Amino acid sequence: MSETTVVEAKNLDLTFPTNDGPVQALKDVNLSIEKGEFVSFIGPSGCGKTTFLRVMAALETPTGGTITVNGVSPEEARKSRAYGYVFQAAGLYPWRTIAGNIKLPLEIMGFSRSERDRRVKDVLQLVDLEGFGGKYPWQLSGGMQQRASIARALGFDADILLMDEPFGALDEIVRDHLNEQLLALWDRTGKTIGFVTHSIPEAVYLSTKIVVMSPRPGRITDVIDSPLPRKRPLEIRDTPEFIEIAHRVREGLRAGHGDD
Ligand SMILES: Nc1ncnc2c1ncn2[C@@H]1O[C@H](COP(=O)(O)OP(=O)(O)OP(=O)(O)O)[C@@H](O)[C@H]1O
Repeated sequence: MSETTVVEAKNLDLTFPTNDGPVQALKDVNLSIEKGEFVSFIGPSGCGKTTFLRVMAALETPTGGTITVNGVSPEEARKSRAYGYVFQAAGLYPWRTIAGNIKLPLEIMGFSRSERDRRVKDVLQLVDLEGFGGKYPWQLSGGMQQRASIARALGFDADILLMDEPFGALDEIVRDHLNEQLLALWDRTGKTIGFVTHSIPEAVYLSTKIVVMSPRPGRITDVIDSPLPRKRPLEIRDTPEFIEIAHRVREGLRAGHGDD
């Protein structure tokens, strides 16, 4: 493990006890994530993508193996506010304005009023929502709500951003635009991002590392370190390099299905 290693998972297992017997959500997962990487997790429904993200965020406890985040346990990393979490649905409180939603975790963490205001202004600018702080969630489009939810996760300036299919419910044009914006934000802030998706083009476009997973039990079938440059216009999706990586992801997904 080097000094720049953010996540180190070794032989990670997680089995949920259920009424129908144990469900093994993760099996022998080994993965390291370096600082500043953009890592996508892709795989069919139920392969353990969300579970892995939740383990990183100390929302689930593994039943075997080890995991460190910033060199400490996920619980300790959470206490030191190492990460922000963006969920599938924006999850904004409808009775609070956008600024009010972003401020909520900051209030809980005890930031002063002036510091909260400063941070809200900064993060709204980061996600291109200046001027929308006073609006209510229902006054914003789905894509804008998702950006507000990202702003909320950025509010306490965590080094790691965990995103669970944040754009899954949006149409393709909006999604393309948000993907571009997210890459620009990642480039500007140097954050480490863990991102769950079902979309091969989204994973290839965004990531420096693509983790391909297979279901029953959730295992990693391939880890692809992307050769694409950091700065990526959307048109990069038409290049042979892009198509080749997408092909490898597809092969990995297919291989994972082989032993069904
Ligand atoms: N709290 C839980 N109790 C019991 N089983 C669970 C629990 N959470 C997840 N599982 C099971 O663990 C497996 C992995 O679930 P997980 O949500 O991580 O998959 P996923 O790859 O994120 O799926 P999706 O793409 O549909 O969101 C599934 O079989 C799921 O039913």
